[in-house]
Amino acid sequence: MKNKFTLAAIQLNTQDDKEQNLKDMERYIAQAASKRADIVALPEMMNYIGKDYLEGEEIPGRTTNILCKLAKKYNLWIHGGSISESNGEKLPFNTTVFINPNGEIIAKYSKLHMFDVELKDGTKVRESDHFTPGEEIVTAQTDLATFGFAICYDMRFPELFRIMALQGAQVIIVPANFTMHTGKDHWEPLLRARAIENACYVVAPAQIGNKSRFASYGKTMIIDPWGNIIAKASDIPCVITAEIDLSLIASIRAQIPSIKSRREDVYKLERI
Ligand SMILES: O=C(O)CNC(=O)[C@H](CS)NC(=O)CCC(=O)C(=O)O
Repeated sequence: MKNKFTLAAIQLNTQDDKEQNLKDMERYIAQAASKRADIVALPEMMNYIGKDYLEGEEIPGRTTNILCKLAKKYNLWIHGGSISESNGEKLPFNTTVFINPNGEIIAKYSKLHMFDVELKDGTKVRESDHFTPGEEIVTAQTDLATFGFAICYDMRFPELFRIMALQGAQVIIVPANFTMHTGKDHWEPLLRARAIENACYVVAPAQIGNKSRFASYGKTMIIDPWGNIIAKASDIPCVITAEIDLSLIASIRAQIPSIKSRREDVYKLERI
C-alpha cells in the first residue's frame, strides 16, 4: 500500500439541468486528473438538485456508468458523491458509489440519517419525505487506504465515524449539501471534530450556490488527522487537492491514543 497519495475534492453548483451537471462532473474529474490525483471525490446529489426530485437511477446506471468510464480513462479512484438510487416501488436511497481505477464499483453507501428540520431562518426540509434511509455502515479496504463513507447530515453522528474508525477507516469521505444557515456555524467544527477524535482524514466535497430548497454553504475541505484544514475551496465550483500521508495517522494515535483508550468496559454499547 502506498503511504502517500493525492486526493482531489470537487465543489459543484448542481442545479436542475442533469445534462449540464453530468458535463460539469466530467470537466472537473478531468481537471482532477490533470492535477495528478490518485482519487477524486464529488459532492452530494452531484447530478441533480431541483425543486422536485428526480426518480432514482439504477446502480449501475447512467451516471455511475459515466463515472466508471472516467475512472478507467484517467486511471483513478472516483468517490461518486451521492445520487438518487432507485429502490423498487419505495422512495429512493441517497447513495454514493466508490469506483476503482478499473472502472468497477467496489462499494456503495446509502445515507443513514435523514435531514428532517425546521430552521430559524425558515428553511424547512424533510428528507425522509423523499428518500429511504440506508441500513448499513460501509467501509472499503483498498491498496490506496481504508475508506469510510458518510453523507452530509451523517456528520452530526460521531458514533458512525467512531465505528468506521474502529473498522479501520483511515480516510472518511463525506459528500455534502449543507445549508448556509447551519454551515456557517457547524460545518467546520463538525468535520474537524470527526477528524480529531478518530485521528483520521476527513474529506468533505460540497455543493455551493443558491438552490431550490436552500442556499448551499460550500467550503469543500480536506482535514488531516490532527484536525488541520489542509485544503479549502473558494466559494466557486472548483477542484481542490491535498497530499494524504497515512503515516500521520499512526504517529498521532501514538501521541494521543484516544481510540485505544476507549472505556468499552464502561460504555457497554452493544454495537461497537
Ligand atoms: O435535498 C437534496 O436535494 C439533497 N439532499 C440534501 O441536500 C440533504 C438533505 S436536504 N442536505 C442535508 O442533509 C443538509 C444537512 C445540513 O445542512 C446540516 O446537517 O446542517
